[in-house]
Formats: sequence, structure tokens, C-alpha cells
Amino acid sequence: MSNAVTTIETASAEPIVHARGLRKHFGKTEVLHGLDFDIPPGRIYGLIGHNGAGKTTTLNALLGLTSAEGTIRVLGKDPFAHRAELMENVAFISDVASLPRFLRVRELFALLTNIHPNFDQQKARTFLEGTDVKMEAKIKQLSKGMIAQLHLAVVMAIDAKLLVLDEPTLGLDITYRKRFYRRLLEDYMTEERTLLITTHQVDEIEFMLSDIMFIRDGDLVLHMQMETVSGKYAQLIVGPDHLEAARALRPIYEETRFGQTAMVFDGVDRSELEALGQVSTPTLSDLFVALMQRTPSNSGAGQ
Ligand SMILES: Nc1ncnc2c1ncn2[C@@H]1O[C@H](COP(=O)(O)OP(=O)(O)OP(=O)(O)O)[C@@H](O)[C@H]1O
Repeated sequence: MSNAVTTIETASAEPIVHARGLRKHFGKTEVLHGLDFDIPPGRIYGLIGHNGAGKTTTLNALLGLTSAEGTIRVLGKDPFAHRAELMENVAFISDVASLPRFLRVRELFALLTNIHPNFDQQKARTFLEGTDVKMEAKIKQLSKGMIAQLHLAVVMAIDAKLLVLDEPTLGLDITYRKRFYRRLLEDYMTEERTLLITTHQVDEIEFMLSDIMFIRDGDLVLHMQMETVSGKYAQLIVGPDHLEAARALRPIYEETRFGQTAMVFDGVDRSELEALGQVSTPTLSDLFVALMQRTPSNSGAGQ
């Protein structure tokens, strides 16, 4: 595919993640088509895309869990070649990652203390004090929400430079999800740490993201800082009287909602739009829908 990725350059600091020409084949099917991106330190990145777009494959390549073509450096290292070394400074939660179910929480912490140089057991215990997870509980007896909290406690007790979260709140109720993100933001994030997160519930993480990457069918179609979204994109709610004038400004997306039309524009002056209706910055989910449906003929992995 020949989608031009919209990239707004970020800080010039040595990137935490550096990817050039990142490709992945499963058999003869190419599912990542040559991604180029850098993730600078101290940022909170959202990697967003439809089912099957390539998010998990990208994260797995960055974590050295799968081989890939192209150049990948995480904290300056090739993750596939130096996975064990890298994991001292990288923490990871995925919906499929499992904790050893036969252990008690206390035993898990003892195990981690032995195997992970940057795991601080006291921090993990302190974190759990505010939850329903008890040190003597068996992991197999915990509910999904408790397991997520235990995961978070483990991750927050690891002094990592990069934290990768792949759908970390899948299956959790809204209260747990909100608590999860709030604690992550308040108790873990610092300027020295970088967070890369994927989720389908983009509205729930929008408040905490500093940067977004949209991936569609194995291509990066947008990469920008959240604070620059409002300078580039605008949403207009327009009534029937101004519909044609608005269309003349070439919206990238149009949708009818309750008898009104919502349009998304790229690079159109807000003062022009304000004469036609109500203007706002699109939410992340509005922007996602607008950009992902722009050229439906391009859909289909492995092109
Ligand atoms: N082990 C595998 N073997 C073959 N194909 C795979 C394998 N893993 C992933 N794929 C394919 O690669 C593509 C990208 O999958 P991936 O899991 O990265 O998507 P995703 O964006 O994380 O999706 P979701 O949001 O559904 O988790 C899909 O077409 C998927 O079917």
C-alpha cells in the first residue's frame, strides 16, 4: 500500500524505541509492511488500530518475542538478539500473559525477587495494600480484576524504562479499568519512563496519552503528538443550510448523527469552519473512525 504516514516529529532525545522498515511475514503473508517510527523517552504512546491491524505483532517485535525484518532498537539494543538483557529495563503486560496460577502471591513475589534484578518486593506489597489481593491468596483463586491488580503491582514494582501494555484491561469492568489507568499515571509514570499501550477502548486512555500512532492493515497511517491534533484536525457539526458549503472544504469524513451532519477536516482553517457550524477538536475515537474509513478499498492485510 502507498499510504503516506502523517508524522509530526517529536523530541530529539535518543529514542527509547527506534524502528525502520519493520516488516513481518507469517508464511507468505506480510502483516507489517515496513513501519518507521521513533518513541522518545518520557512519552505515553497509544498504538491504535482495528482487530488484526498488527498492534500485537508490532509490540512482540519490539519485545523480542518474534523475529522481524528491518532495524529495531529498544534502549539501543536489538530486542530479538538481546531479549534477556533488555527485559531488565522493560516491563510488559498483555491479555495473554499469565502469572503462575499454582503460586500464592507471596511466593510469586519471592520468585520475582530472585529472577528480576529490578523488582522491588516492598513496592509491590505496598501497592497491594490498597486492593483486595492478599499476600496469602492463591493466584488461581483471584478474580480477573484482582489478577489485573496483581499484574499492575508487579509491573509497578519493576524499575523499568519502558512499559508495554497490550490490552491490559481486557475483561475488566469500567471501575477497575479507570483505577488501573489512574494508578499507572499517578504512581508509576515519570519523565524517565516511557509507556506504550494498545487498547480498543481509546476514549478511556485519551486523557493520558502524549502521542498516538494509528496502524491500519500493517501500515502506520498517523503518528503525532496529542497536542498537535487540534492544530491539524477539526470536527464540524453542520446543519442542512451550510452542508454544501462545508462539503466544498473537502472533509475527510462525514457522518449523519440525529439529523445533523458531523464532518472531520484535515488542515482547514477553523475560522472558515466556524462560519458554518459548531467546531471542536475530534476525540480520538472520532479521528480513528475518520482516518480508518477514509480509503476502505485499501483494507486487507498482506497486500
Ligand atoms: N502466529 C501467527 N500466525 C499467522 N498469522 C498471524 C499470527 N499472529 C498474528 N497473525 C496475523 O497477523 C495480523 C496482525 O495480527 P495482530 O495480532 O498483530 O493484530 P492486532 O492489531 O493486535 O489485533 P487485535 O486488536 O485483534 O488483537 C492478523 O492478520 C493476524 O491474523
